[in-house]
Amino acid sequence: TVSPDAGNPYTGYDVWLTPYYASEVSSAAAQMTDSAQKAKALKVAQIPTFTWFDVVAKVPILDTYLASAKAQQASTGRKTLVQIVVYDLPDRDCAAKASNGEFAIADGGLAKYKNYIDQIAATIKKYPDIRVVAVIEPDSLANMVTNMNVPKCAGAAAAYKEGTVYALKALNALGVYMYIDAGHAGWLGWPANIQPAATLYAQIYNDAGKPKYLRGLASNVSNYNALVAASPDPATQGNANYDESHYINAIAPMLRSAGFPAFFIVDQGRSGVQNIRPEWGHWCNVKGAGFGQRPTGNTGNQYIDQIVWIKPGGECDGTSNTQAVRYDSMCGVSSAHQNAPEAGQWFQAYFEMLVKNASPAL
Ligand SMILES: O=[N+]([O-])c1ccc(O[C@@H]2O[C@H](CO)[C@@H](O[C@@H]3O[C@H](CO)[C@@H](O[C@@H]4O[C@H](CO)[C@@H](O)[C@H](O)[C@H]4O)[C@H](O)[C@H]3O)[C@H](O)[C@H]2O)cc1
Ligand SMILES: [Mg+2]
Repeated sequence: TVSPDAGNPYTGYDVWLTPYYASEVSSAAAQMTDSAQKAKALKVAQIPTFTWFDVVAKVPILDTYLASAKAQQASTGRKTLVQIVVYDLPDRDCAAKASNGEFAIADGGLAKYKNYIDQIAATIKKYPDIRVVAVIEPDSLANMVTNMNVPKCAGAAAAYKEGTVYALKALNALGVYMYIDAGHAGWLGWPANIQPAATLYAQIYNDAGKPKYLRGLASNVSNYNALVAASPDPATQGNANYDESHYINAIAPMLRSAGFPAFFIVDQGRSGVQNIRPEWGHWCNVKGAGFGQRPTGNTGNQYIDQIVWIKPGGECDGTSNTQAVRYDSMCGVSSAHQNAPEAGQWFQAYFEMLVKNASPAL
């Protein structure tokens, strides 16, 4: 049976604009000399993105964000929601290096993760009248589908699942609308991966007790795929699910037959330009990318609640410094923009490229 879910969280809500990204963009625009590009850049400061809680030290800022959203809701009289990313599992990013996190399983990382979740929950609990939409743990379960041959991923499997279920239950109790990360068409959309993926996500849904507020899955987080591609990118050769809409339309029925009535949000923040990489597996600071279609509830797809910008364009995917501890060779491939700072840090040249290549144009 399909349990009644809580519905599309975006319907009837304004999306709160995080000042964190707006200030990054404003200072980026201040560095730009071309007046036309500068003007375009400033428009990005008005586009809502998700705030990533990638270290536990950032959690207190959530309190100020929810207070700000509460003030906005009071002054506008319009219901307002805040978008966050929960992203701090121990042994994080187990198949790569660029986004390795602060917690290690071997060093009490799972307990530290539960405390991180408890801190987020305690903060959200203080603002019962502000809606929160949370993307849960980019890349983690997707790695459980395709990378159990990677020792660090195999070793992290139990902690990833226990940590995820813990987060789902804690946040569901507060009415936080959640979308678990589901990789993208070029990851779990492949024929060999899509059914195992559906099986895993449905298992997690059941293990978490079919949470009412677990609305579904988030796709294309920090990737570059089109929602609807005009024609298949050559890199997608062999995969009928050559864009996010094909991937979602294919996996949604599989999830339902496994008892998970999942809906979706899709990251389009860096999807403005296609055919920019020789291999679909290239994910790090891909050159030629552009800001994609703007966030909207007008998705054109029955399974998609909202088109969103989850990865804030301009924040780096990973360092290109081969001497760095977190250097991942994928950030050195032909498609990867060089002179890249550490993951999450501001990458000015890349931001200016995204502005220039934006489609629709800014
Ligand atoms: O035609 N065939 O016969 C055939 C046979 C086998 C095939 O195998 C598939 O090939 C795919 C690549 O095409 C692989 O997908 C890549 O997997 C990587 C992780 O391993 C992902 O990387 C993550 O990306 C995140 C951002 O998205 C980063 O945040 C994160 O740090 C980073 O780790 C890439 O996106 C994703 O594109 C599949 O696993 C693999 O099963 C494919 C075809
Ligand atoms: Mg990443």
